[in-house]
Amino acid sequence: MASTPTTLPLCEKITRKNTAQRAIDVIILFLLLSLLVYRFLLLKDHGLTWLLAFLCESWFTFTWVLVVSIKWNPVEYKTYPDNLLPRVTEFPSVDMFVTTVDSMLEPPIIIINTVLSLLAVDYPAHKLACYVSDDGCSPFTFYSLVEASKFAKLWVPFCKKHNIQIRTPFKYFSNDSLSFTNSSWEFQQEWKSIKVEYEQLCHKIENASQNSKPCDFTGEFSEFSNVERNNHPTIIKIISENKEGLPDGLPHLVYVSREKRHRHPHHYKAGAMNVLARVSGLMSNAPYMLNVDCDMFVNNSKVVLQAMCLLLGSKSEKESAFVQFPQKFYDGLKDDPYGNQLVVLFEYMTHGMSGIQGPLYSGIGCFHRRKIIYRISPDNVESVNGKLDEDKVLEFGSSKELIKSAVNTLKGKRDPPNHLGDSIKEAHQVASYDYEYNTSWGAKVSWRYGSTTEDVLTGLTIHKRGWKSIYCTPNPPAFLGCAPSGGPAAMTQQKRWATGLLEILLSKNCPIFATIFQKLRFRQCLAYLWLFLWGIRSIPELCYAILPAYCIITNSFFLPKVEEPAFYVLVTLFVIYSLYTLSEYLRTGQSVRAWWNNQRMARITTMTAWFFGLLSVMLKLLGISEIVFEVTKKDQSSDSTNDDDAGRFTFDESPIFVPGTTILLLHLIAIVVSLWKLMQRPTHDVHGSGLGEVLCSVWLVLCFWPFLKGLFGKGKHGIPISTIGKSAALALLFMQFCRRITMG
Ligand SMILES: O=c1ccn([C@@H]2O[C@H](COP(=O)(O)OP(=O)(O)O[C@H]3O[C@H](CO)[C@@H](O)[C@H](O)[C@H]3O)[C@@H](O)[C@H]2O)c(=O)[nH]1
Ligand SMILES: [Mn+2]
Repeated sequence: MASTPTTLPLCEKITRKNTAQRAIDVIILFLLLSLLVYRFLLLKDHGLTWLLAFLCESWFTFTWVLVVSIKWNPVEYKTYPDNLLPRVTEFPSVDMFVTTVDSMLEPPIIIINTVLSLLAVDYPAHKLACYVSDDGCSPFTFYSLVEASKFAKLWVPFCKKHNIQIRTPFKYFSNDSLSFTNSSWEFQQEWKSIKVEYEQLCHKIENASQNSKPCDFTGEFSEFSNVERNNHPTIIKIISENKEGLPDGLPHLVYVSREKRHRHPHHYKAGAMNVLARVSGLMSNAPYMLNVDCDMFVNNSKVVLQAMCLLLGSKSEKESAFVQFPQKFYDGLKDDPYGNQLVVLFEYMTHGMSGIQGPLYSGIGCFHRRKIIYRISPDNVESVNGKLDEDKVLEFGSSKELIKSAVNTLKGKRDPPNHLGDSIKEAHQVASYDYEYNTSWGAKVSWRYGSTTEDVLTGLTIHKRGWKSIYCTPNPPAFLGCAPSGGPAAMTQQKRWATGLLEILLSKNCPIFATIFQKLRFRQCLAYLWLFLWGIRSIPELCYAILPAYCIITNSFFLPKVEEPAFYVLVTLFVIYSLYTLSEYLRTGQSVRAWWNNQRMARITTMTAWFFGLLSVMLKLLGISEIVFEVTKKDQSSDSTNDDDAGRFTFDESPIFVPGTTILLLHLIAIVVSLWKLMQRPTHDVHGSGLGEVLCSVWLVLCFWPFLKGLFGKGKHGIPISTIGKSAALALLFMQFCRRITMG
């Protein structure tokens, strides 16, 4: 797969063997279908509950078909970065983007650790530029970056000289297992002095954050006086520049806070990414772009080389529009209590997609080709030479310099070397709030607007033009970030995802159109559908979860009786599915507990967060409310992992916890009713609810166990009384409804 026959291979595509998994997938599908046939044949003899169960199970079967298709032929890539090293003179440049928005939710100490890890990657420094977008326009963030860049002058050479693996200082210095037994005296001295420097840096940042302002607003800071978060001019600061082009110097570091004005849409992260694309287009215009969230640090110092193996080493550019690394997390809570570490999802689903058209773009840890982000299609990569028509160029807005750089990008030409400062005036222009008016930014070019999951949308627009993408999973993992560590934050994140994904499904970017009219492959479309339907899935799940309680309370049934063979189809299905998912957790090195936590969180998330995602899209469609991007809080402290209560579910006043609490109350009532019935009439009633319904109720109570504990918990571990009140009211209303039905 080398680009020329004389060079060594850079990467290799390996098809994973998955015969056993396919077999089980098909067995599960077969069981689901037989259940549907059984339901269908008896549809006439039963009432509404039977029909509802049939519809829900049809939906579950449909979802399973999507899953089987996604996982059918998984593919992996192996990379050989060492084979790339002899070609060092050909290495292309890379612009690296970091986004931040709120110095409270995203503390500067986290941001600078990410930036330091990027500055220290193993790659010629003069080919790298790091741009930090600060949507919070915070002088603290800027101050911290300035201080960090001073520290970088010590840190980066230290890492490279001693080939340090972890290039994020907080992580490196928190490593207790570090021993000096085999290290030289010189190294030990250096280590100590760098550690002291890092501690001083932390102190400075800490002190600054305790003052109401980090500095006197003079000198470099004068532009920050009188700024309001959402109303301020553009601020662009070149914090450090590798003017001499030294390969072992430091990469450029640029701070960008785009202009914001009240009542002008700024499109959240996608807007920030587009400003970064333009500003970097003027300053360094690298053909490749890497982007990370402010909490996602580099954990594998060879990450750029890894990506280049795939970008330069794939058969043709068409195969590798972008290279996506998995989202992995550091200091994650033990056994994944919130089910948001996504290990199994990335391992099986994303490797599956790799065998179709490639992984989705998941917002971070992704290397893009700039020309593809600028909307070139695989068919006119060659023909673009020479005839770049006016229209295309006008799409980029009024900046002549930017158009020139975009033309160079599209033609694959290198820009003449430039001092960053030369383009600073133009950079201010392209970062202004009105630059995008009447251009294609966000609509046809670059990161797309209109969804809170701008990442998946942007990736889809690339796949639908016929490009493929590559998933890269090096060891050690390339990037590590923070997973939300609390009920409210985890739910908000899931809600945002469900909202954004559904927004795409219901827009003109729907993948079904893309398959019919464009070049999205059919099975890739199914993969996108699986994801985009998250919000809608909440409806059949909620419905199916209410059915057992309803049947028990009204003494009816929706599941086959123990005497019927169909009962055993259900039991087998349940057992096989549980063992199958369990094996996925064990194979990815996780515990049984983690499996259980994820099973239970899957139910909770679907019925609460995803349901709210669906509601917010509905409200948007009805024009009642706008969707906002709610930023996830990032914590760095690893102390929480030692805390006994760390994994215990936390709650807040948010209405998002109402449906979960209601479901729990309903099933508690249902269990009490069943016990009562058992005492009243121990004899078997063929028309009433049976064992199946009771088992379902018990199962749901187990799934909502964190909520049950929440009913009695205190403080953040307790469900607020107002939420319990609302849920109890809903549950009573439901009981009333059931009584009406039974009384006819
Ligand atoms: O107005 C905004 C809002 C957000 N951000 C940045 O966007 C990033 C993503 O926000 P975060 O709250 O960390 O999102 P996650 O919960 O991590 O969500 C994931 O899903 C998002 C889409 O919903 C993607 O954008 C993210 O990259 C991906 O990590 C962060 O760096 C923010 O600083 C901005 O720059 N400007
Ligand atoms: Mn994030």
